[in-house]
Amino acid sequence: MTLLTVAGIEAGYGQMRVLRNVGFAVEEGEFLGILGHNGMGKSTLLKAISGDIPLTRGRIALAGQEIGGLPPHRRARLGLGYVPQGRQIFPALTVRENMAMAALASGRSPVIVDGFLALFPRLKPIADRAGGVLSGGEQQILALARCLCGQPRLLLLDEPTEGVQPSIRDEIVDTLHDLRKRLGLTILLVEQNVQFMESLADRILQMEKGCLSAPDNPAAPSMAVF
Ligand SMILES: Nc1ncnc2c1ncn2[C@@H]1O[C@H](COP(=O)(O)OP(=O)(O)OP(=O)(O)O)[C@@H](O)[C@H]1O
Repeated sequence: MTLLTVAGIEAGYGQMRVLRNVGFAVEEGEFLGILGHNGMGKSTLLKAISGDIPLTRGRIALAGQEIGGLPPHRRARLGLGYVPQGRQIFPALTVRENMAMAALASGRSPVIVDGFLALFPRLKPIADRAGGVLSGGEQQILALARCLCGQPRLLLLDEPTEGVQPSIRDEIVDTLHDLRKRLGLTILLVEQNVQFMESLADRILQMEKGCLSAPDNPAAPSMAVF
């Protein structure tokens, strides 16, 4: 089943159009990667899907339901989980409290937190430590764990390896593999790190100046332009 359909979208900031006629689909259970250098529009794409910025053209559907005009919290309730760049955890709250907040915000009971903590061996021993004192890599893992507490159908990840040391990067790769196996997650990840992407994604598209292509993989399905 197609979980996410993005059809001919355009979006940007004020008068500046960043995304140009972007269209693709993500199948349930798939891990789709979008690669691109700095400033090509990867974060803008995730912001448009999550609802942080409005569309000026096109459609977005989640499991067949049109979400392109909904505010971010309604999209989250329908199953969009978004881990933006910069992590945005609550620094004064503990790891456990950060996760409980995410569960509550999506209408779930905080009792689910312990089950999710068990999936993150790096976080379990520091569950009562404040988010703000964690290392950058630990904060990244917390941002991921927190998002999962909302039990999303689709996970949007923005450059989880940015500013993270190589050992933690490897750990994030292992964690994502493990989570996929256990939870059957569907993931859309944007990155500029080719190695990281190749070790995770089922399919990779490239973003250049706000447009998508699949130049390095002729076997990949052609871009649907709706
Ligand atoms: N809030 C904003 N207001 C105005 N312009 C912005 C804003 N955020 C991003 N841009 C511009 O939009 C373009 C695309 O930026 P975007 O952050 O989507 O790129 P990116 O591919 O995610 O890059 P990076 O890997 O550096 O995060 C860039 O020219 C950037 O300067």
